[in-house]
Amino acid sequence: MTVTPEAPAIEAPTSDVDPFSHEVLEDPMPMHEELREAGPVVYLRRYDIYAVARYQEVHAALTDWQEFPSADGVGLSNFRYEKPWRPPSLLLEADPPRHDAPRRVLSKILGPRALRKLREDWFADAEVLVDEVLSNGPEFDAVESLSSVFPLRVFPDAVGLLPDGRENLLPYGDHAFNAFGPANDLVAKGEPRVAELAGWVGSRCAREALTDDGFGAAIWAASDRGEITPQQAPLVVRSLLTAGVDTTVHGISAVLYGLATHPEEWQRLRANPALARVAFDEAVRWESPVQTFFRTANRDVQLGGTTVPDGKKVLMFLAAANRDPRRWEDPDRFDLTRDPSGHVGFGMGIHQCVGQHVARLEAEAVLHALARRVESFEVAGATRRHHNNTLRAFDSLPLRMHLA
Ligand code: HEM
Ligand SMILES: C=Cc1ccc(C(=O)O)cc1
Repeated sequence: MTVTPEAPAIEAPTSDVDPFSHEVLEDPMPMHEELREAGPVVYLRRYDIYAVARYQEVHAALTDWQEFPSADGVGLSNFRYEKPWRPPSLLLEADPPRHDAPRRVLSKILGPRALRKLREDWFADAEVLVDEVLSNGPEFDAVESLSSVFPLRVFPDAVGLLPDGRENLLPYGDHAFNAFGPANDLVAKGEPRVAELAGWVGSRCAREALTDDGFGAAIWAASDRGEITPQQAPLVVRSLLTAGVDTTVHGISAVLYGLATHPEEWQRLRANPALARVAFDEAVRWESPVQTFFRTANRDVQLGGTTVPDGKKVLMFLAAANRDPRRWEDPDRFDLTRDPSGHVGFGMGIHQCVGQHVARLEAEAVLHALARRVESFEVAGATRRHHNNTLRAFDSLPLRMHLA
């Protein structure tokens, strides 16, 4: 291992923590604190990887794609030595120049301007859903009735999926996000259905399986224009189906949880519904529905004073960075008066979430519909976490609403 003489590598502190154990997945905060305080880079002996939990080093690894590329996989599995469980994503698991064209195509299709025509429909759909939910009484499970319903009502239609089989989307995404972690019980849980689910998702990416007016059709049209190839088009559609469902389900749960546990913030939002967008970004910072991603050192790379050897994985704790007191004032507080911009809950740099405007619009629609009807609300019983190697999520979030 060659170390540049002027920067003697600091031996990284070592930790035996298992970030993917059920104990940690239930409540990762103590581990985040431990890793932030241990140093800028911590060697995790259990997996022979290097962890970064402070904002500065997470931001550095996210934005330095040359030293920390994605093409060797953004999970624990190193594609240099291991076969990916599915053909690599042309965005998430690609670096420039291969990453460039698919990213340019999706940026245009999912950009704020392109979404303007969806805004009216999604706001109306959210009003209908919220009316339905509230008509059944003031108490309900927000996961079952709202956050796992609304995205599945609007997003598959926006992609242009045909009606049947949409119940496959959540379990497929759940497995994909588990698969970024180690081959533990969570991955094993998904194995029996992987072939069936991956087969179904793959079949939905074919041109003939898509309506002629959605994001999917727009991706195929980009291949007609030669912006991407026809061989790339289905994989770009697959990116939407993998990244676009579970994330927004858990993102909406996160913002509802933040507002339910901070009633004064709900009053602030009700008084100024335009705060819905800030509320969602603050929730993505505070809860970080996507907790982690990996990168792979492209050579012996200096990070936080430590040399990360060529080929080693770097685990970026986005959630820990989003609550790093070195970057955020009173980081554990869900606060709509804060400016959450700069959070790494959507990543940062060339891979920063290309679907973030879709996610924001979904959350905004739900929050606007609630703000008109609900004076206040609170958690109405025991919440239950949904464990996933990458996602921070609820299986149950019982809420009690007090109508305006
Ligand atoms: C709360 C909701 C969401 C969260 C927290 C989230 C989070 C993220 C993060 C952290 C990344 C960066 C990955 C990396 O740096 O390796 C990312 C990338 C990506 N996201 Fe999202 N996402 C969300 C919603 C969506 C939606 C709705 C879509 C599709 C419509 C989407 C599509 C993608 C794609 C395609 C990438 C890869 C971009 C690239 O590599 O250039 N995401 N997302
Ligand atoms: C943020 C998660 C994510 C998952 C999968 C993909 C993809 O399959 O391209 C992109 C982003």
